[in-house]
Amino acid sequence: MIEAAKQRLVFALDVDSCSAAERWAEQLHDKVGLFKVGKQLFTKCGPDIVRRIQQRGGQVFLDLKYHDIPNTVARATVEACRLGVKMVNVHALGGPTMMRETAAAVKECCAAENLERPILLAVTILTSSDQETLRAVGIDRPIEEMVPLLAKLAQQAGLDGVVASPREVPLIRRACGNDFVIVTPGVRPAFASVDDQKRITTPADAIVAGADYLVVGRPIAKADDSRVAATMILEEMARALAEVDCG
Ligand SMILES: O=C(O)c1cc(=O)[nH]c(=O)n1[C@@H]1O[C@H](COP(=O)(O)O)[C@@H](O)[C@H]1O
Repeated sequence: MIEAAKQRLVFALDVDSCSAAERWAEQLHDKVGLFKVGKQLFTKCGPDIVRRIQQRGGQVFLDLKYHDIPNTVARATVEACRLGVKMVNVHALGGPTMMRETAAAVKECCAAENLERPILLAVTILTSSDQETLRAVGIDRPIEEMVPLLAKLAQQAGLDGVVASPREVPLIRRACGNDFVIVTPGVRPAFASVDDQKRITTPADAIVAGADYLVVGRPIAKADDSRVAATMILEEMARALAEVDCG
């Protein structure tokens, strides 16, 4: 079960240099299935960092959360495919047309250029947002309604899955079924601080709820011993996977 847990664990490379990212990729290569390259690292190092991680045998989740007009997002996502990333995301709030055009462009480009199609995800409502955050931007509907609504739109547009809080996994499963990929940040083991996350659960609860992948950054990066922290998270996930298997 540890190997199955490893395949589902994504480490957030939220660092400010290529050398730091490469050190993490080295240190955690046997503990995580994917390395997430986000806005900070990508802005600092550019696409080269994706290639460097891949050269070390690491799979990459390119987390740039594209949110723009349909043509721009579709073209940017096609470039992500050409980098050979395993996962890439857009914001569901960009709307159905944006998501549909992006899914179609990805499919067409990957077929024409014989590329492996990445898992195309839509971010629903950020895990750092609560109801008050939504109200401040004029959204009055409950988060518990917004998340499955956005997930369903993403599915209808041809995307493979969503990024959401582990708290909303059961709602998404009900709306979109078991084959839809659910990636959950906002994961906090008992030993870690909450930081700026608002809608969190433990790794075990995320697995039991039915999450496919767990994204974890600071609970590993800021731990006194990061390899020990990663091992503890993997063991917790493995126990939960065994529980789900038995149930
Ligand atoms: O798309 C994401 O990965 C993402 C979506 C979301 O709703 N919340 C969220 O925290 N993330 C990312 O997941 C990572 C979580 O990091 P930690 O809070 O340090 O575990 C960060 O890199 C965020 O950018």
